[in-house]
Amino acid sequence: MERSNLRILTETPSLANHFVAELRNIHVQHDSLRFRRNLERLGELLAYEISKTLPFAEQTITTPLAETNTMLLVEQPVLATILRAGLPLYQGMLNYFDKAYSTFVGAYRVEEAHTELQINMEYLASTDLHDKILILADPMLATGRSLVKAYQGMLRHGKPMQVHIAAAIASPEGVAYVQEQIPEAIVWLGAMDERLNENFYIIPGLGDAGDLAFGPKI
Ligand SMILES: O=P(O)(O)OC[C@H]1O[C@H](OP(=O)(O)OP(=O)(O)O)[C@H](O)[C@@H]1O
Ligand SMILES: O=c1cc[nH]c(=O)[nH]1
Ligand SMILES: [Mg+2]
Repeated sequence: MERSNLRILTETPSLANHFVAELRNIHVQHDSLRFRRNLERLGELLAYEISKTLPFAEQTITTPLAETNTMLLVEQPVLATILRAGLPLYQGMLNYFDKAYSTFVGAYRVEEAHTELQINMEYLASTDLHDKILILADPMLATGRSLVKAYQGMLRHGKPMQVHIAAAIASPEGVAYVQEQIPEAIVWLGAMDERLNENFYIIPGLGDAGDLAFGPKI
């Protein structure tokens, strides 16, 4: 795993630690409204941290009393996410990058213990990605297969100039796979966990993010 393009919010004590702790806590995470809202709050913090690395330029603003100069984003990024579980994290990012265009990917893991994980990708609706700053948000970076498959599909809609991948919780194996497949990406995490289990779930992790946010899939 390469550390130079990796940023982990909970390595520094901040409110991010509280949001991740509540997401994981079995006594809190059953409150689905709070679970979604904590993913959204983490998305807001990740968006703020990413914004510090984006291009800004000085612009003049007119107040009712005078003119003043300030640094503003040169362009909004494109925000992309993977349905379902990505929605609350994405919404937090959209709260801050409030004029961003969006790309949606429908994908889910077909989980069979001890065998190679399959990702079904059945839907992709994208804005033009050519030369854009792309932020791809998905709360759980487990094996990294969903993110890489989504990104490869998105490349049909243009090659971004810059790629940021944002997740609430990741495994070291998943981050290494994403870095190998998308070496140009900067990876932003709420937390880095220990490992994957035999069902490719993150340990300690938080369980199934999509089910906790939206209910069990049948
Ligand atoms: O890194 P990976 O091993 O690919 O796993 C991560 C994926 O798993 C979850 O989605 P899931 O397949 O559970 O679909 P859901 O959002 O419908 O719950 C999660 O939101 C990621 O998209
Ligand atoms: O730990 C995991 C892995 C994939 N998807 C989840 O929601 N949790
Ligand atoms: Mg799920």
